[in-house]
Amino acid sequence: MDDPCRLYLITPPVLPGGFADQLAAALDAGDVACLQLRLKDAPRDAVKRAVEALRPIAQARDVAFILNDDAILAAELGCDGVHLGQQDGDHAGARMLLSGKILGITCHDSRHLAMLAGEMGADYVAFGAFFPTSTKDAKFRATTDLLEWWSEIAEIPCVAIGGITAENCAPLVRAGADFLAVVGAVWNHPDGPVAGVRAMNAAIAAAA
Ligand SMILES: Cc1ncc(COP(=O)(O)OP(=O)(O)O)c(N)n1
Ligand SMILES: Cc1ncsc1CCOP(=O)(O)O
Ligand SMILES: [Mg+2]
Repeated sequence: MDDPCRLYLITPPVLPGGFADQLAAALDAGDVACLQLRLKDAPRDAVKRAVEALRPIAQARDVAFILNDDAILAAELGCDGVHLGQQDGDHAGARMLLSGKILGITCHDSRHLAMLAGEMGADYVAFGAFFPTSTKDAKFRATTDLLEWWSEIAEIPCVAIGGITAENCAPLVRAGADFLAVVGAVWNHPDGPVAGVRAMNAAIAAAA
């Protein structure tokens, strides 16, 4: 049997006060495979402080701590890996710097980019956006045939991202997504992040 699909949680773009406690409660609410720190407009110092505060919370719970965009900082600060987009620098250099750590690469809706990422040694490829999202101005739209194709031809795990919620995720799980990456479905859940993690895990289990 294939490994079950798992939740990949990404932080909100700006961390609210008391975020560390909210994060701990969210990670204790159900299965979370990875936490990605994604602070798009924060200066390097602020990202560094956030890594120092949040990395131990994730790692103490066996949740892989992934930094967005910055392979050098990820290596310097003991993160478990980095997520890089197509404009986020030298993927091959990051692969060497973070040997033995997790390297994830954004592949949008592109089979070609996914093949390149796989050949380069990525630990996962990310496809999206699957649904409309207000978290990012997403320029690409992916569809489930991409997940089916990738699961058929590749051993490397794939992540689905973009507008994913407990209500719409079932087709992605059934198409072979190994991880569902979410921001809003957890942090903007009407009943709070604990309810968001529970709802996502219940939906993943029901779809499998
Ligand atoms: C798991 C995951 N998938 C895709 C992205 C998007 O990365 P990128 O294209 O570099 O865009 P930004 O997140 O940097 O705005 C991601 N962060 N995580
Ligand atoms: C970072 C990113 N990359 C493509 S869509 C997206 C945003 C995901 O956030 P949400 O789960 O709130 O749609
Ligand atoms: Mg990026």
